[in-house]
Amino acid sequence: MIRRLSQARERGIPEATVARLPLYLRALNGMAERGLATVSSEDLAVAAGVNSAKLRKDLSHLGSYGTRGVGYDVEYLVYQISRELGLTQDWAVAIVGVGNLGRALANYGGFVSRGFRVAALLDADPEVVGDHIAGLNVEHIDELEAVIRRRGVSIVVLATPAAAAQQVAERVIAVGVTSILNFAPVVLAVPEGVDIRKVDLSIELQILAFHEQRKTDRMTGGPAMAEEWPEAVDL
Ligand SMILES: NC(=O)c1ccc[n+]([C@@H]2O[C@H](COP(=O)([O-])OP(=O)(O)OC[C@H]3O[C@@H](n4cnc5c(N)ncnc54)[C@H](O)[C@@H]3O)[C@@H](O)[C@H]2O)c1
Repeated sequence: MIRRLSQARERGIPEATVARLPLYLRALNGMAERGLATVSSEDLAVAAGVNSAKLRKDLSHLGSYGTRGVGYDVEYLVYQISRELGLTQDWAVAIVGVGNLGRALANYGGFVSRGFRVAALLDADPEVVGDHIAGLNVEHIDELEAVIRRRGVSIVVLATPAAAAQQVAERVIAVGVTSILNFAPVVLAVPEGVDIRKVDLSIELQILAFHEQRKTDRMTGGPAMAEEWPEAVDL
């Protein structure tokens, strides 16, 4: 059975809040590991890199307001956020495209502790099919639909070349998957109701390069100084 993610959306929690919940969760998990029982909104905001008014508003959507003078109960907040994100259940993930990136993702142990189980690896290359990676055999892409159904895959990670991504996406959507994490450098056309998250490290690097250039220009008095470039977009 394929299960749907995103309880948060169904409960009307803003998408921007949903995007920040994993930041709070990561900070809280670190605090729980250090044995912290409670945390103030200010300390949690600093640890998550968010402003504290925004954090309080975000957590109020979960019905969590903390206790005046005490703050939030770390363990309970971990539970509340995990439940909201659907992480209190186990999600089966399939990785399609088992090249450099797909292999690295398959070997990454951190997914399991966060509630994501890599349940299938699929590739089109007969040289790759049959490889044993992280306890799984790579299966042929022809088996895609059957594997998704059999293992109850809810999330598909696309790590194929760009040219193959749209076609793979259409196949997984046709079999009922509505959550795709796309690493391929292509914009996927998908029907309404399908959630696509895109990871593109080169875009992140380009944004850093932009800021780096502005810092350098500021030091040298170059052309990108904010005062001399009033119409500059503030990222
Ligand atoms: N988002 C990012 O930050 C980021 C970073 C690195 C790579 N990438 C992208 O991720 C993708 C994978 O990169 P890589 O370095 O692992 O490439 P790679 O060539 O090593 O691996 C791609 C794999 O996909 C398989 N494949 C090709 N067509 C397929 C299909 N129709 N069905 C299933 N498998 C198929 C190939 O056999 C190969 O094993 C590329 O699109 C690359 O541009 C993105």
